[in-house]
Amino acid sequence: MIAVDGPSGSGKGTLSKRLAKRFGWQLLDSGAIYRVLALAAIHHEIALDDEEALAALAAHLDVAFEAREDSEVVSVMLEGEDVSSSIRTEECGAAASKVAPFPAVREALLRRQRGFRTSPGLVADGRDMGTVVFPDAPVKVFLTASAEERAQRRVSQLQNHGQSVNIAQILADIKARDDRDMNRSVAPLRPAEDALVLDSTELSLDEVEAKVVEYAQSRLSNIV
Ligand SMILES: Nc1ncnc2c1ncn2[C@@H]1O[C@H](COP(=O)(O)OP(=O)(O)O)[C@@H](O)[C@H]1O
Ligand SMILES: Nc1ccn([C@H]2C[C@H](O)[C@@H](COP(=O)(O)OP(=O)(O)O)O2)c(=O)n1
Repeated sequence: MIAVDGPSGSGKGTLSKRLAKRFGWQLLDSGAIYRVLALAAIHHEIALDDEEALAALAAHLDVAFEAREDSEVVSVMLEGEDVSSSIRTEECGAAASKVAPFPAVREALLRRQRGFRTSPGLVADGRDMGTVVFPDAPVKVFLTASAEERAQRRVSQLQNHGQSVNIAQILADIKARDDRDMNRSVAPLRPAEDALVLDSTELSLDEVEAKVVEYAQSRLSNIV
């Protein structure tokens, strides 16, 4: 099991996908669950600060990750509808980070996330994988990068998807999200004490992957 945590745009999603593919392991994109919850709240007109209603929604959330036959991409389904694209907007990311601080919401999603742990292994990415959800994970990575570099990566990513972007706005959004995710009282974003902390500001994706694979190999006997 490998836990990968870090702020928005640090590269944890891309790294985790690569690791899961490389080792043939299951993947948990925990951020997608928080994003789906935020989207469901908006659909059902639940206020993003209504902890009780959000927790009830989280407990019964009809979310599924479905493999597509024709590609490696996984579809994220909410109540039977494919929401893979609509959960990826910056607005939905911000909404996810607003519903995420409530203890009752996090508690309601805990068991669901732990259920992804299966043989031969799991790569889990998020904010609290190594600290709260899988504290016994034998390999923990905390991936980070400067806010400016992360904003630049987001801009390129959005432009590649044909969206027009405002770099100053993206940087402000990233900083606001960092602030919310790091300063909440429950499961704040921070490295686990036993995590490998990796700053990817000056590293390519291949370099990040190579460092993490080397580290994982030194800690686990069942991977090559
Ligand atoms: N080390 C890196 N160097 C350059 N670009 C990167 C690096 N890591 C990730 N990226 C790119 O940055 C964008 C955001 O990465 P992503 O994996 O979605 O981050 P996160 O899941 O942490 O929000 C993607 O387009 C990804 O290809
Ligand atoms: N384990 C997690 C994962 C995500 N969250 C919250 C906080 C994040 O800002 C949002 C969105 O997370 P996500 O990983 O999808 O966002 P990025 O891809 O890093 O931009 O959800 C969380 O609180 N705990």
